[in-house]
Amino acid sequence: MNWDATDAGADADAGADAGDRLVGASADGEDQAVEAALRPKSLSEFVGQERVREQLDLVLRAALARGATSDHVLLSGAPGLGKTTLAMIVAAEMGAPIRITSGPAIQHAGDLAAILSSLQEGEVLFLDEIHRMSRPAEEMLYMAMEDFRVDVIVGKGPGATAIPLELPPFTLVGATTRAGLLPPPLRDRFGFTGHMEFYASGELERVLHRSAQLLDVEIDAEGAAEIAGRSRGTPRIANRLLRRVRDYAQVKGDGFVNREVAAAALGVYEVDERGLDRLDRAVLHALLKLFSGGPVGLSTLAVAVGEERETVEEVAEPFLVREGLLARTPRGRVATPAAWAHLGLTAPRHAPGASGQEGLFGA
Ligand SMILES: Nc1ncnc2c1ncn2[C@@H]1O[C@H](COP(=O)(O)OP(=O)(O)OP(=O)(O)O)[C@@H](O)[C@H]1O
Repeated sequence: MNWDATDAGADADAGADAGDRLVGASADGEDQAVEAALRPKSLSEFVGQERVREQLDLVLRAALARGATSDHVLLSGAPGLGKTTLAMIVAAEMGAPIRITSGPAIQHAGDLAAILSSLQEGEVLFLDEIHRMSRPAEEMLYMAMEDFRVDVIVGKGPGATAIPLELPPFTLVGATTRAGLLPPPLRDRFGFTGHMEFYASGELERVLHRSAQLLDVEIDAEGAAEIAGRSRGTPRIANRLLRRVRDYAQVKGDGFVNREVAAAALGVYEVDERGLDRLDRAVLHALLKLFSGGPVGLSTLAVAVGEERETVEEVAEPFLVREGLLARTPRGRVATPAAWAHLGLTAPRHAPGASGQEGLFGA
């Protein structure tokens, strides 16, 4: 039985997110097209993440005052929380161009050397999913970050020679959903590390009002609150839900989004008041109704909902754990008291979720 404490914060990390999920945190094609238009362009426009914003502001302003390039910046946090947006803001605030690439795109050290050697002085290099870079490229990056220099290897075998290549000073902004996977020598070379948290509902409401204005959608405070509550703490999901609600408002109403319209629209898409979708609820339902709240093994639970084990573990569970609806215990998956309440069911007296049985949620 697999019950390791996977980082519940890294909700559906790369690859595991079922692409067609309205509440999936990874970007789909439509998101990518719209997101460029919705991205805040300056630190002052960027909503929430107060601590990261304030610290980054100091780092950038100090660099500007010294007339130097900024220290390298590492941003960690779940998908859709604004890491790419912040990287673009770093470049904008420094008045510098930005080059965007990602760890999986750099498989050979030569790929990285080509990018680094073509950077302009002061340019920001954004390296998304930096934890997925190949080892040789990673090692080349150490020297580039520290000394603005790389050794380009020419030839093969015993005759190979290293030709040192000077680089212009640049700022690396690395992004990762898994800071823990970064080797310490790489982590240590960043002058500033910002950890992005999930957003509070009030912050998502501000994101929604801002996006609604840019998308020309009329929305009131309660409409925004209704969408925010279902957005799983993630601006990307909030913006996506807003677009679906807008469609509904246009087709079924006069385009105006209030609480009723938002709730009805998201009801059609089976996203409930807490942001659970059909799959999340199916998992909870099986756990409660078929297994009296558990403990039950992951594979059994997956069979019960007709999904792959990985889908349940990586797509549905992280959010259920984060929401305190499901616990991974040494004996298997267990529903919490909140799970029974959320589905409007009463826990049998000896179920782990029944009152007085909370002590079962150990480990
Ligand atoms: N703080 C914020 N204020 C306003 N909008 C935001 C904020 N953070 C993110 N967004 C919006 O959410 C969307 C997703 O953000 P972004 O692409 O920066 O996330 P990410 O963390 O880089 O995701 P990934 O890890 O998948 O690359 C963008 O459209 C952006 O406009």
